[in-house]
Amino acid sequence: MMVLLVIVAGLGVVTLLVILFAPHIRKYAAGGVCRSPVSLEGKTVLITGANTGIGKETALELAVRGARVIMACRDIDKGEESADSIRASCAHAQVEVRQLDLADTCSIRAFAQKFLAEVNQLHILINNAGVMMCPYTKTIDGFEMHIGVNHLGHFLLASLLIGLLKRSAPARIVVVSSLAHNFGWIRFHDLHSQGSYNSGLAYCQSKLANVLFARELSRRLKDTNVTVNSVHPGTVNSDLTRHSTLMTIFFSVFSTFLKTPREGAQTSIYCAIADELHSISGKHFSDCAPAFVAPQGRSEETSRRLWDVSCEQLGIQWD
Ligand SMILES: NC(=O)c1ccc[n+]([C@@H]2O[C@H](COP(=O)([O-])OP(=O)(O)OC[C@H]3O[C@@H](n4cnc5c(N)ncnc54)[C@H](O)[C@@H]3O)[C@@H](O)[C@H]2O)c1
Repeated sequence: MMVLLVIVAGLGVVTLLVILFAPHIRKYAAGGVCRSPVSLEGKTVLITGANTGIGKETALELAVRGARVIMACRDIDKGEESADSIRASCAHAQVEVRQLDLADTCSIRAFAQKFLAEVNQLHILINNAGVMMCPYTKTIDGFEMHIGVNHLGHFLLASLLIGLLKRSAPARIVVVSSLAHNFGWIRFHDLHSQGSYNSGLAYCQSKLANVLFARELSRRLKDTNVTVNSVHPGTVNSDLTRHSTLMTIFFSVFSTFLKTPREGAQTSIYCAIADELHSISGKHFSDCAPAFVAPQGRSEETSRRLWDVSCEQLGIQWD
């Protein structure tokens, strides 16, 4: 009985403290803000997974700054709905929606072919789309969904658009990774989790792959005036948790402590536009500042090996 009373009193005190300090907690949770005054008139931006969450807020902010924003979305109707809501918030927004399913290499190739035929400049590519903790599923090409969408799909997309980015230089690539990369490692012996599957670890592996890809690509893009950096957006209250009931409950209960999608978009925006980053490449950012990268995310050997394996899996050559 006594123990129960102590627990109830404890919970009461914690609740009271959260209520009292809510404004401060919110301010802390919000993290860094991109304060760059840069205008994007005349610039073209491509954002994957731009119809929801961080991607949508990134699209809105870059459109407000005058860019032509191409929203690459799996579901064209949902993409158009989001584009309409961006146009409603910003009358001068130049947003357009194109269909792209990163879980299907044919869709990626068709997207790139049309894009290259119709768009003659690309200044900012934001690899934002992602899936988290989904049940074991394969992409159309037989890749495990996390590594397939979060890494291999974006790898193929970037390989097809890199020529255009180079021709449009100065250009930037932003790869939306996660703090979760700290808990991942690349399972070269079982990249697609055929031996054993854990949805959390599969997500972490794919986010580590994002960090390694950004580093290796930046090394290969030396002297091209195309930079590439990876980003941890923060813990953001978005639909990303849709596949995990536990995470959805956790995110709802602790929503006060989480970033809004708008706050979560700040570091992507910062890396895409900040003047001071014009020659910074191969780095990792969080809260609009350089961030820690786990040792496994700094390994040159792993990044080169992942590059080769990715080319092999996709059946492409990218030197
Ligand atoms: N929310 C967080 O706390 C958090 C933390 C760290 C990193 N991230 C990363 O931020 C990015 C954006 O996530 P979010 O939080 O905005 O979640 P979200 O679910 O709102 O956005 C993910 C987007 O990716 C798209 N997508 C998924 N599969 C796709 C496919 N096969 N083809 C094309 N698009 C596809 C979805 O339609 C959606 O628009 C993700 O890469 C995620 O890993 C999020």
